[in-house]
Amino acid sequence: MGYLDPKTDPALPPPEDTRPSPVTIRLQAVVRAAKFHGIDLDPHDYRAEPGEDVPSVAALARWLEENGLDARGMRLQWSTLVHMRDVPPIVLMFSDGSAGLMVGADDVDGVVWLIDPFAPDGAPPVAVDELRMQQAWTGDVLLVRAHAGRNRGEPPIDATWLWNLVRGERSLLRNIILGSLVISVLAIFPPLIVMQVIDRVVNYHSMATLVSITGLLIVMSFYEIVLTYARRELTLVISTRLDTRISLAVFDRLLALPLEFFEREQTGSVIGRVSAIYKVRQFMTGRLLSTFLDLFTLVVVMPLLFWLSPALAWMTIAAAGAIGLVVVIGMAPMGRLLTRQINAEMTRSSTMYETVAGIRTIKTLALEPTRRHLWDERTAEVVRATLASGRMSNWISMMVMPLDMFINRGVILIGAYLAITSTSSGLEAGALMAFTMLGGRVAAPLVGMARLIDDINDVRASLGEAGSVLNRPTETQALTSGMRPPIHGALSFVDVSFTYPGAPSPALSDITFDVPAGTMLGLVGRSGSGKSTITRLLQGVSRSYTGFLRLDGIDLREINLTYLRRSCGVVLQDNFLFRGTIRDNIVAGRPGLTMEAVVRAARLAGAEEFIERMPAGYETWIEEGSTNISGGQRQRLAIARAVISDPRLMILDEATSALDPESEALVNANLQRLAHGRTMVIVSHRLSSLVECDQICVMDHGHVVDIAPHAILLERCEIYRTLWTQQNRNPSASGNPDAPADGMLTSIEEPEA
Ligand SMILES: Nc1ncnc2c1ncn2[C@@H]1O[C@H](COP(=O)(O)OP(=O)(O)OP(=O)(O)O)[C@@H](O)[C@H]1O
Repeated sequence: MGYLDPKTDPALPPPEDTRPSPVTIRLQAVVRAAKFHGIDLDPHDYRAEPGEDVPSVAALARWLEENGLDARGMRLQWSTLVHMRDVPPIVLMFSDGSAGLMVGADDVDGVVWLIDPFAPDGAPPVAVDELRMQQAWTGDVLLVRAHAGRNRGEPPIDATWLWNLVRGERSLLRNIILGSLVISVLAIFPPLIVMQVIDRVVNYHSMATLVSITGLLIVMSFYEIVLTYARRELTLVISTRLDTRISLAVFDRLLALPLEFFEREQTGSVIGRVSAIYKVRQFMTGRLLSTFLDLFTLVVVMPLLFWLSPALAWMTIAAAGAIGLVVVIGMAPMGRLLTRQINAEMTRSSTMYETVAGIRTIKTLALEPTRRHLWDERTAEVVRATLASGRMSNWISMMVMPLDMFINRGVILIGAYLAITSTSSGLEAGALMAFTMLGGRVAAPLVGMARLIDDINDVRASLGEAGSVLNRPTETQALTSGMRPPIHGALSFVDVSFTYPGAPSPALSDITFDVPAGTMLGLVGRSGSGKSTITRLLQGVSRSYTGFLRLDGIDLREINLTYLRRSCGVVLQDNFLFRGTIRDNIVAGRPGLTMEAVVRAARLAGAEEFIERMPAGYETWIEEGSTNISGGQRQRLAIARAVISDPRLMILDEATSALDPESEALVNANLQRLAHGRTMVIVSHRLSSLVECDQICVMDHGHVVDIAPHAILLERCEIYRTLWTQQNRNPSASGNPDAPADGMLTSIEEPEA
């Protein structure tokens, strides 16, 4: 095996423009390293950090971690690298922004073995010596490992998870703690100085002492101001960082939940429960951190209080202990009331979401009074629950207040009494003053701690709520692992049965049929016969079926879910268009698509003509709920969105059912063009849309009754013939059962010019 020539050898950075961009190579090297551990990544899924041109080692490590791998970026010397013999592939960062994949090292010969990230599997590695490596390598590496000893399930979002997040900010926290410690120490001096002023300056009229004390005070105040500023700044940084991490993790987890979950749960309740995590975030970056920092004051001030007057210090501690006791006793009932309050708020917010989402139906059916009544009831419950928990919290505060007052005011009176009556107490006016000033500093953190315990209940309840959504099984494993075979579109169902969770009877029973690649399959049957369920299985929405469902001979469950869904164009009866331009909606955020591709997709979907008639063309803004375009136009845009990535498999589930006959005819007219070179699965109630299909599968009660082309079914399938006759019963028809009814145009008509 020859040594590398950096000009021609592919394992070194790209010498020519014909190679992919350095960033693409770097991502591909990471993808290869992940693949070695059985994790399939798609470079398109990598999200660049803001302002990042070249993926950094840290960002890549985070991406790998998110996908269930252990990854660590570090800087190494050549001498270390060359000794790393039996290690999994290591990603080496090159100075041009690309990367290499090291698969071995030989310290005797002084070389490392690299492979080209784009080389086919089994391609031989090439040896690179130190001199050549130093020309390209930055010294940064990314070490990738499979998680040791645990499966790749995500950690649950709970207190430990949050704690680990905080621990990730160790160095910042250390600085904050150090700053707080110094501030706490500085804070004890003013009371001591006041003590000196009273005892020495005032009593002995010493001007010189006053001047030096003033100087000292000014210097210390300056340091305190600077340190407080720094601490606030660091706290701000840590808060925003944690905030960002929580937000990203929560959203990722939400997106990884299976579709089935969202179908079962109310949107409002899901959003309400997930939003509870933000209460936790607020707590962590607000009250928790500040109380934690106040603790330092406590640690520093307490010994000083004992030095000034042990008797008064014990009294202060006793009062503080009593505060703690009150709060602990109140914890359990308070927790129950808070859970009730959160539940009431969630139920109310789901009413709000449901009302806004269903406002058309509500207005059309004049259901406003019913909804208003429901809202009133839910609001009343929120009010009751909030009042109950607020009162309880108020009670606790009430019980705490006298103790707090005792610390702040009572102690000075007792101190004065001690100073007058007992000479052994040694308490002078200055010391008493200092004690009172410092005592106030003790009370604040103690009450803060008591409130903290109070908050912890709230936070625990919120965390539980968020966890009840976010800790459900996700599809992450299916989304990130699995095969990515080239797809041709041959489908095969063998004895596929499927029952929805909790349903009494199966939605599909022993389904067996084949769909050759590039052909059109129509699915017909009565409502509830299982047509949509078949399309759901094809998209990997439900994976708990029995039997075999194969795509090009590969079990569907073996295929990477993201890849499967990207390779599959789906158009439903009601498609959601996002707020944005027509072009944005057709591209739908997929990278690398050009305007030509958008126009081609629009043409294929029969949408080009109406888009061009619009004043702003492809830049026409689509409002929320796509209210400014017609249903037919929306469907054609949805089709364009589905075909833009040129999928080999397309699913149209009642895509034309809600359309008027003219729009339906337009869409159907393009079906043949659309179907060219792809497998189409078309669910339709209107049989006239399916006459051109290569096969039509007739379903009933989850069974396949028959599967054949239109003409044969018409002859031999009773259900099909009945459906056809029902739909084509028309006095003007000439008795020809093949003739479609008025308004039911066949799929071969061309669109209007
Ligand atoms: N998410 C679900 N949970 C439980 N049962 C479901 C779910 N979706 C569908 N079903 C049930 O599964 C069966 C098949 O439903 P499916 O939606 O596949 O029928 P379909 O033929 O597409 O009906 P339609 O033509 O009305 O859309 C029905 O009995 C239905 O009640």
